[in-house]
Amino acid sequence: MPLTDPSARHFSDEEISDHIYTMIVAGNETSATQLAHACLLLAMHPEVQAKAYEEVAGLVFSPDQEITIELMKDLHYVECVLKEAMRLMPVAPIVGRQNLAEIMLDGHRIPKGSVFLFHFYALHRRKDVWGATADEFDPDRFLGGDGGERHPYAHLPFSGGPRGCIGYRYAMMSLKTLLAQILRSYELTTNLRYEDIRYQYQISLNLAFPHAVQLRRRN
Ligand code: HEM
Repeated sequence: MPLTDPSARHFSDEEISDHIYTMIVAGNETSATQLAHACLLLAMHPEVQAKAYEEVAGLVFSPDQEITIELMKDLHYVECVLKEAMRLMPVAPIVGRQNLAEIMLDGHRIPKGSVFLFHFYALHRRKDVWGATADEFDPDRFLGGDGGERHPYAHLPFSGGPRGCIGYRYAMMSLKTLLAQILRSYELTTNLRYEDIRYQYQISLNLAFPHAVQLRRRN
């Protein structure tokens, strides 16, 4: 097909291969680990899992039913579960930036070219932002939408601004689909306790031990 925009050009094979590689690297381990974190948190909190299961069971009638975009929009509580899992256990807990020009920040002069690390894990647990229960797993806090009173940058699992995650809509859709399918077919249990969670930082936020979650098939 001819290109209509004169400034447009075809990608070279190398560029296409680089983009595919970026999508695979940026999109796979992140989504898989974030889903595993969400499953572990649900296994540790059976009352939350029961509420999420109720929503899924009420919407999805047969195991073979396709999960469509319309159906996904009704998975409100499952979405809250994912947002809360991303708040407490953000798979990308720290990102780096470098300022292109000198800036003043909180009365401090920051010279051009400084490197910043933004600590989303710490931001997501600030009690002045999330309240006294900031360390607890409570998806209900997202029931009112993305925060209401909260600052729009209080919840940054996908970072923000022009270099935030390019795949966040796709990631949310795939995680919702997978979590709904898991919940529909299995009950999740674990012997691990929430207060015993320990992390290992490997650029992404991993557990210091395996995600020991048992799956029991539902009838
Ligand atoms: C739960 C899943 C995911 C999480 C938590 C996540 C998180 C993030 C974060 C925090 C960044 C910003 C990094 C930075 O500021 O330095 C980022 C960037 C990026 N993500 Fe994701 N991501 C996820 C899934 C995906 C998926 C599914 C794709 C692609 C299909 C993707 C593609 C990208 C790309 C290409 C960038 C770089 C954007 C740029 O530099 O302009 N991510 N992601």
